[in-house]
Amino acid sequence: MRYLTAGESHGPQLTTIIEGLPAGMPLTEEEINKDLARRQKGHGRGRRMQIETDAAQIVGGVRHGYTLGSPVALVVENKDWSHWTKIMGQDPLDPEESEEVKRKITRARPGHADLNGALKYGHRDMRNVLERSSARETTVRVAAGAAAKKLLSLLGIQLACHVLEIGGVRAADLDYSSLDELKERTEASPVRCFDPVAEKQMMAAIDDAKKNGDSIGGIVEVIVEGMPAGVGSYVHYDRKLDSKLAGAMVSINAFKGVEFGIGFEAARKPGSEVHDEIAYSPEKGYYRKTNRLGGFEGGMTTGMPIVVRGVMKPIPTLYKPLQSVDIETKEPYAASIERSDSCAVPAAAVVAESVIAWELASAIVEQFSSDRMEALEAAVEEQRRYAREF
Ligand SMILES: Cc1cc2nc3c(=O)[nH]c(=O)nc-3n(C[C@H](O)[C@H](O)[C@H](O)COP(=O)(O)O)c2cc1C
Ligand SMILES: C=C(O[C@@H]1CC(C(=O)O)=C[C@@H](OP(=O)(O)O)[C@H]1O)C(=O)O
Repeated sequence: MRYLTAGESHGPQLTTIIEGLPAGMPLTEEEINKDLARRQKGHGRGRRMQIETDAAQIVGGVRHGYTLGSPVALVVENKDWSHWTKIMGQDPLDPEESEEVKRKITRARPGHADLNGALKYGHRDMRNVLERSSARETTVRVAAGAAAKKLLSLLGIQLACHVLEIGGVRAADLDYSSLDELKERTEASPVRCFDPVAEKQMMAAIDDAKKNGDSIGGIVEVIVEGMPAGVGSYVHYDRKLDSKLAGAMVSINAFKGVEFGIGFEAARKPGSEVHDEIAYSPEKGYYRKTNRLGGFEGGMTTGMPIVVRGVMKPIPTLYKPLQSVDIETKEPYAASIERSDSCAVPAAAVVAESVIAWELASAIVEQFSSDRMEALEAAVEEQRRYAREF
């Protein structure tokens, strides 16, 4: 499967075209919109989220509630566009326009794509960069991820995400009996955190950062249950599924690192405390006695839950601005800020869940018969039987 996205943060809309979903898969705007709403939430979000109520419109590839096998096209309107029609207009700029509309952004913001993007594409107005490099684009990545999640759920594969850490406050070790319970508890939390004590401390850390004109980052975790064993491959670098998940995670704006299972702790422990012993039972087939490696060996799924974490740096736009340089005057300046999120880790957890869902659904569609949803369901069930009896 593949998808492309288009659209600027303050342009009229965001668009995605998804190719490769099997025909006959049920898909509605309503289920996509649930995930779009989840992505908008979270303590620490800025004023833009009060303007937007993200809703996807399916404009191709679905008829009477089922995918057709043709590309699925989704659009999400930017409500904020109504305030930006001139600045973001597509017609050539009228020289008579006001100075405000003609004003170029020439001050590069540290931590953003502004300077590198301007340099790469030759833009003297860095709005041409920031409009597209903005994490507003993650809206349609979540829409594409919702379609992928639907496919996975029909195959008995479930995902959940949660916030593990914000601003150095770490949640207690996870303790849950089912992914549904984990989801219920984290959905109810303003920071998408399982641990009520840490939740309060995280919220206080966000408030403190905001008060001080600063921002904070954190760590999100995605857990996947029900993936059949043997998806992915060890035979070539670009077919390793764990590497695709890692790439997807770091492709999220502001994400800087990835861990699976015990992650970087593996560097500090002996092999006997890192590798997972293999066992067999007729009901479960092969399983691992522990899951320290987070569901992957040799670039393939082990059939154990996938546990993958992503690290988000603090939001780069600070009300207490960092020093930078104006590309016209080459003079130093300290930025003035209109609005920004102070922490978007809870929202980014939903983005992480979506991009991981996309990679897993793509791998499944690539590996098994996938023109028809029914055939795909049968193929995945057969893989489970085969692995159990192998
Ligand atoms: C959900 C989400 C919301 C974000 N909101 C903001 C924001 O309001 N202000 C900001 O400066 N950066 C925000 N970012 C981060 C920037 O988009 C990101 O740091 C920037 O595009 C540069 O990319 P890089 O950090 O991956 O190098 C957000 C990121 C995510 C995932
Ligand atoms: C719009 C979203 O996030 C935006 C991501 C973002 C950035 O620089 O990445 C900057 C802010 O944009 P604005 O300047 O319009 O307020 C955030 O609000 C969104 O998540 O939907």
